[in-house]
Amino acid sequence: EVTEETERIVEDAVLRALDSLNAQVDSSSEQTSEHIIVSQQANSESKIAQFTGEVLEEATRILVEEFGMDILPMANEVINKWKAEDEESLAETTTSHPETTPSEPSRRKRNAIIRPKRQATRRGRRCFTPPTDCNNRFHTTTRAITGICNNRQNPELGNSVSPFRRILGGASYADGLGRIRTRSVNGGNLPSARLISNSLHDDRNNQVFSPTINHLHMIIGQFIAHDEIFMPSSVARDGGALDCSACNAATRVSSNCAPITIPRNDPYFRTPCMRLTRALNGQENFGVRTQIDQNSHFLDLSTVYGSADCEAETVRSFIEGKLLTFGDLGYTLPPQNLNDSNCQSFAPLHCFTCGDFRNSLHPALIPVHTVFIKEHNRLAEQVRLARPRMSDEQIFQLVRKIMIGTWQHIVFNEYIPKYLPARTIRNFGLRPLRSGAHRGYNPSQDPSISAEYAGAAFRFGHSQARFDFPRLTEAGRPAGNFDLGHDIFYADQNYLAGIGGWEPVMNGMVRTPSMKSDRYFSFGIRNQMFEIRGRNGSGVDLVSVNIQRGRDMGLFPYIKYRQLVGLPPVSTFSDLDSTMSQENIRALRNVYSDPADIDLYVGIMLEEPLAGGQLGPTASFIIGEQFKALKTGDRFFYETITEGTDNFTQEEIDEIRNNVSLAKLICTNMDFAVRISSDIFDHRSRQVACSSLPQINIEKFLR
Ligand code: HEM
Ligand SMILES: [Ca+2]
Repeated sequence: EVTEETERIVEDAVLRALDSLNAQVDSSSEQTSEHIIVSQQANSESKIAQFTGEVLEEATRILVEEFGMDILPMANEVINKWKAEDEESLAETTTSHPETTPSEPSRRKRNAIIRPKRQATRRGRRCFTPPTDCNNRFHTTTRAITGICNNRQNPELGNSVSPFRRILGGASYADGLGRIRTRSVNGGNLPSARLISNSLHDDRNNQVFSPTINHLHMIIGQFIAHDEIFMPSSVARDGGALDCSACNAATRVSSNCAPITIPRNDPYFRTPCMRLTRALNGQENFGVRTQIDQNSHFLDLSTVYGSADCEAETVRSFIEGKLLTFGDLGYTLPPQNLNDSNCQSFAPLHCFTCGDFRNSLHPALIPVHTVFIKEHNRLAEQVRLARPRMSDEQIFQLVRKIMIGTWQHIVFNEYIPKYLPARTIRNFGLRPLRSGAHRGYNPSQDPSISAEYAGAAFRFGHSQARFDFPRLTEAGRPAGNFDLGHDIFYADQNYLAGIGGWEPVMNGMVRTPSMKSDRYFSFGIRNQMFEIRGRNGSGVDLVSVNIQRGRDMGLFPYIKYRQLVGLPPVSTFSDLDSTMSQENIRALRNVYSDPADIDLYVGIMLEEPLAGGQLGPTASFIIGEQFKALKTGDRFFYETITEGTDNFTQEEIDEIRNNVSLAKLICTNMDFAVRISSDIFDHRSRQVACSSLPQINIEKFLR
């Protein structure tokens, strides 16, 4: 039971939090001359989440200072009470009982910490479906764009703009709440993320390639990441971008700045600090800082269809179920985005509009986006011809469902087995069935993306990325490279009609190796993220960002996660030798003063790969566990048949399982590829005729 006294204490803390936030300095970059690329831009819904999150964060600090941590559960009871009263008064608005509605000032305090439900609009349109009856016809037949109601008992699990899950439950912050860890367990300072990157992760321009895995595997990994995760950056009070470049930005600009110290004599950067904006805090309770995922967490092609209803509208033509494209150059591209605030190339070389905002982060993403758009439109055309009376909406939803099934099959059947060891795949039940259907949908499985997967483990793919992206003609002859570091958020490479547009880029990724997934990262990744052409050092180091991001998110140090995989506890550096080479242990000793300080990302990238896989035990576990959650916690998973949901029929599942392959998907949608690799993620693969590969038959899906 919540006493009036507790309620008053909480109200008071919220009021003081509001005052203190209003008094804080916080200026957006619009006021500075520098243009900053923000790839992780918060949408309107996330900005609302940040406001309530920050009031709660500050109020938590106030409460804890005065009453200690033990007050928090009681304070959260107050929130629950207010939420319940809120819903009651909403239900009663028709009858209107003025005496039960809280007074105006009291309502202000409540509104400040209870996030308004799904009402954000952009350009006057609704962006997020408000909560409805999850058992209605729509949620029986159709996967919502946002992912809402996928879980009927807990409709917001895994939907867009919802929190990450934490594998170990808690978080690791300096004050137990939200302040970034800066101290070693020995009391000194933790090494700066850039210092770590320089001493452990520099490949010194000696790219070591994977003997078996091609660069396409890298880009499909990124496409998976962009489907599952979009962790927005904090914004300034006025909603604009924060400029967190200065070393003192955390005090002078915003407490949401966490710039990284650059060591003197840095091999590339000449400034004393590297900018980093903290991930947006969307905590919904008194307690620990909580990062949110702005995308639908599910594997549902958010990259193609978007994660908010208004975003989904921007990619559709609303004619015959098709998606928008740009075809002025004689080949297909996604529609142009005429005002992409991040785009560095100038008109007419516009960046593009796709389901995911980061589609033009570098030029090799567009070929993948385009293949999926073309396949959608190809299938939509077949449906239209077979069923001329179907509406735009009916065609769109049917094709979208098939496309998502296709994508999930590719991820589980082709992408995962290339780098996770067979044992991990078996332990987590990730292998697609050869026949029948998956009956294991589990509504108590939380499908949400874990903070550890988003902030560390699944970023392993940054190690696979080459600095050079070789282009190849259809015959496999070199057609020039592009350089990753010069092309971050530049779209020009996709406008080279003379050499066939994006097709030579796709061909290059199929036929050339990726870098090995190890502790070494290419020059572009380590020095030139978001660099403006001609201005050396104007970008950031993605490896440093990953390390600092882990601290920002409150991930525990590496050694804590080893217990998940049953590895022995670590108290000295030499205890690491069950999973790391002597050379890597020596390298760690040079930069960390204690093994208990090793950042999760660093530890993962220095583990020896498991037999039959590309990653060590800790990363394999975190990733395997995530894909299990995305499989068994997705009511619409393509292999699943579960009561009360219009899943694929057995025949339809068989059609996908027997006839879908990434190779066929790619070569069907390229003019170039008459022949294609039989093993699509192996650059040495035998080439086979595209026409010899099975093709999905749309007739099987027309009831
Ligand atoms: C050339 C290739 C790539 C580039 C330039 C790139 C760039 C980036 C950047 C700039 C971020 C934001 C970092 C932050 O602020 O915290 C990011 C996040 C991330 N990347 Fe990559 N990436 C690439 C490839 C990949 C690959 C291959 C994978 C996985 C196999 C991957 C997985 C992730 C994940 C999981 C995140 C976190 C997403 C989020 O916070 O929203 N990336 N990447
Ligand atoms: Ca998604």
